[in-house]
Amino acid sequence: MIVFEDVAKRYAGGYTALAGVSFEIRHGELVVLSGHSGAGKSTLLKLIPAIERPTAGVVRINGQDVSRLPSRAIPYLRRNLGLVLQESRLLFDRSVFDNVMLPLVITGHPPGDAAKRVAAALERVGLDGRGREMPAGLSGGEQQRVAIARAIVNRPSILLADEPTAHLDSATAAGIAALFKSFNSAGVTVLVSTHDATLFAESSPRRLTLAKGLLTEGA
Ligand SMILES: Nc1ncnc2c1ncn2[C@@H]1O[C@H](COP(=O)(O)OP(=O)(O)OP(=O)(O)O)[C@@H](O)[C@H]1O
Repeated sequence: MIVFEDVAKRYAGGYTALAGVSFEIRHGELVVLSGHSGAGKSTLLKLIPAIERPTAGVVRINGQDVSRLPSRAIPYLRRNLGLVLQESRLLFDRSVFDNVMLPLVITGHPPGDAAKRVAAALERVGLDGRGREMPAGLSGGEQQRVAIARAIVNRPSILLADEPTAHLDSATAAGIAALFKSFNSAGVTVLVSTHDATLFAESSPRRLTLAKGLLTEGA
């Protein structure tokens, strides 16, 4: 469950990216976050894993107030969240397998089970057998699939994605959207931002729409 209560975010320098934003996303929902460039979508998503902190209001994730979470507790919060960004942010000097393994190394997962999880995650995103390849040899869509495998390898209950199809052609983007839908069907709560109104359109998901930092639809 994701709860925002009257959340505001003002950046240093005084720019108000979010103002008085309140909504609830229940366990197992798929929600699309819409809004023009600069509307505050990335800021809203960054408040969930405590990459950014709100200036006012409360952000609650699975019952825990993360707005004022001490820094030492943040890794535990993030274990339960999968995060996919606009650019895949892969490590280009490591194999596909090692990129997906990274979160499990960080959390000290036993190596044998970790390898199995990586293989399962790659299969889940349609990249089985591609673990030994290097990211530079993959297409943009495939690189984004690696980033998605990396985000789900810890089996998070919540998957967050910030414009995950921004640099992809429409057919590839539709494939990525289908992947998010399949995770949602498997019980994962999914919050994905996009300014592409056609993405997910046929499944008419709940939409949260931001305009200049205000929630104008979907609360
Ligand atoms: N670290 C920061 N410091 C200062 N201002 C920021 C910072 N991050 C974002 N902003 C400003 O906050 C506003 C909202 O930005 P945000 O990235 O959340 O919007 P967005 O809807 O995700 O846009 P886009 O689709 O272009 O990524 C913008 O005006 C942006 O310039």
